Amino acid sequence: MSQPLLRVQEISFSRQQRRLLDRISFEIHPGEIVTLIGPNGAGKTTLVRIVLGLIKADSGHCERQPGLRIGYMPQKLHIEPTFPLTVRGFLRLNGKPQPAVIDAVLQRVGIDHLAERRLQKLSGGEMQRALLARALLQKPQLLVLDEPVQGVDINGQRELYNLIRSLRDETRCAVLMISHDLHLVMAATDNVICLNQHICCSGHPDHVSNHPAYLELFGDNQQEFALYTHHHDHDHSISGKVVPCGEDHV
Ligand SMILES: Nc1ncnc2c1ncn2[C@@H]1O[C@H](COP(=O)(O)OP(=O)(O)OP(=O)(O)O)[C@@H](O)[C@H]1O
Repeated sequence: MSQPLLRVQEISFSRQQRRLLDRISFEIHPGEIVTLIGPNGAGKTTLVRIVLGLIKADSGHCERQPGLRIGYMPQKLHIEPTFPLTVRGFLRLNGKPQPAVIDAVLQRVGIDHLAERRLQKLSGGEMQRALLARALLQKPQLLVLDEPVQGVDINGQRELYNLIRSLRDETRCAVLMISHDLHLVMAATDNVICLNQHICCSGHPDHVSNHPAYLELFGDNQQEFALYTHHHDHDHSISGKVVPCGEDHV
């Protein structure tokens, strides 16, 4: 197997006497799509921020391949409603790329016709594509996407996941993304990491099952969706603490 682009080893992170991440380890290899799933507050964004080098883990290591180019698509971008910024202007903020480069990247994400549109006028899906375009300008070896389909309707979500996968196929960049959407993600990912402060389970989505512990985390309404198998030897209390199977969960 190729050398990993990113190797996360035994990372832990606490704030205000609360353990937000507990001994997290995983690797991402070139061309691999890895999806982080987990309930609200599970630590997904915190983990991504550590991977990006925006915050430092209390312990453990995050090794990036030297010179690794990362393109980051944040969960959302706050723009003042009256701030006069077009899509093109937004993409020029980062390193002033040539107009032809901007045109090519906008075309690739399917919003070249919106280059002169004000950012505030974009729909949810168009905004996500503008954010993706900005991430692609880095010519990333690793694309990090924090809930890339947020605010996008179901058809748009499918299209965006397809776009992400075809970008991966074309450029062989690796992708690390956070998602809440289980059924669409399952088709679009190579590896899933289920996080709830610690890694509850991880695996290839081919290993599909309706594991009771997984359903406990995500709810019965996900039962119809494709899930993956894992060996789960513990339960979670309401506060997210790990408890042995069968114990009182409060
Ligand atoms: N700097 C901080 N200080 C204290 N608590 C924090 C800090 N950063 C994050 N948290 C808490 O850590 C927990 C994990 O937050 P995080 O944003 O990583 O979760 P998440 O899995 O991305 O959640 P969501 O799915 O809701 O976006 C939350 O309870 C959050 O309030």
